[in-house]
Amino acid sequence: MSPTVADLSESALLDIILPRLLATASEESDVVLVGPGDDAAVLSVPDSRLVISIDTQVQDMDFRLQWPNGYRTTGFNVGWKAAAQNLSDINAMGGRGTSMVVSLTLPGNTKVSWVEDLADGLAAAIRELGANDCQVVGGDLGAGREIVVTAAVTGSLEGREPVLRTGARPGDIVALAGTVGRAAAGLAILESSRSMESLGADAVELVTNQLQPWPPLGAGPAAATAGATAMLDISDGLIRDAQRLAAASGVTVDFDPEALAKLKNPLESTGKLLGIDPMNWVLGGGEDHGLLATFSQGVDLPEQFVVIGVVGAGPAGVTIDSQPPTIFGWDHFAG
Ligand SMILES: Nc1ncnc2c1ncn2[C@@H]1O[C@H](COP(=O)(O)OP(=O)(O)O)[C@@H](O)[C@H]1O
Ligand SMILES: Cc1ncc(C[n+]2csc(CCOP(=O)(O)OP(=O)(O)O)c2C)c(N)n1
Ligand SMILES: [Mg+2]
Repeated sequence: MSPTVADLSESALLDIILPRLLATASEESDVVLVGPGDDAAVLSVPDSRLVISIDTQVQDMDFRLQWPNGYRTTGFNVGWKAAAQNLSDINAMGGRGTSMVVSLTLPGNTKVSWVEDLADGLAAAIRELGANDCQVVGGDLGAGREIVVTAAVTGSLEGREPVLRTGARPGDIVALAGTVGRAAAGLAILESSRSMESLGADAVELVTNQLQPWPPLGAGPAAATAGATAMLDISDGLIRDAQRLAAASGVTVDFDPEALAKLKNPLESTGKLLGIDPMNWVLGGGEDHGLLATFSQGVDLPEQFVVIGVVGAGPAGVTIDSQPPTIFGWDHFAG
């Protein structure tokens, strides 16, 4: 039998995880003054302002160890997603990640190899998503009845102003960086009876988008530099998150149906496979962690963004071709 975390002491488990997380460490960092190993980390903040955010994944709420289609979530998947969803919130402010702390709650029967994988996934996401200045500087370990992974991240604005949800103005264009609907399509596959082996390459990629989302890091700072008036990342679905931006700015966000249809096209075949209209995923699916941003008309749009709508004077809310939407998105408590 492969060892479980109950076979190890806390410090023995730490000795296994820490070197893997420290794969994110860089000798030249001017941010991390004291890294893992003491009671707390110490960071320098060259910009004088710190961006900070936190996100949690809970077993059976945010991932399943085994899905209805038979797929077993790896530690790598969960570690990757923890880093990605946290770095996305920094991206959405126009910042770049600088440090991360990670808290792991693990049942005693969790395999040590699964936790090693988790540490590897976390470090891989930080590196591969391009958060080159971000290091894991600490965390916490504890036992519990189910797996809970919480990461908190700090970021730097590198001298730029943060891009808030409040600044959209009538006449602005509405633009998207990254994808929408892909993680939700992947979730629908995982929750179906279609085994991974039965899927084509396109559908497998959608499952990967759910398990290991790819937020367009870099697009946030680029949007800030280009003068984005408002921005947020899409974690709970295009409509729901656009409603947040619209409410914060006191404007109407009106989506262009032709642009939405283009976003739906790559999801058509999986929609057919599962008997689901893929527009549900485009409008209501969260977890791709793309960016929704508004810009003044005539601005030089950063290359990662495509225009998908316009900002109107109000009332505050979201419309599609001036009509109210019928699909809303994810809410932890309302379902
Ligand atoms: N338990 C909490 N205590 C204080 N603030 C919270 C709590 N949960 C969420 N918030 C704040 O509410 C806002 C919306 O949260 P959330 O929907 O999780 O943001 P996001 O979708 O960007 O991750 C954020 O500014 C977040 O910091
Ligand atoms: C088992 C399972 N059920 C449902 C979902 C779908 N889901 C879980 S959380 C979420 C929304 C985004 O997560 P959240 O923690 O609210 O991110 P935040 O908005 O705080 O960035 C979605 C669509 C999932 N990933 N796994
Ligand atoms: Mg966010």
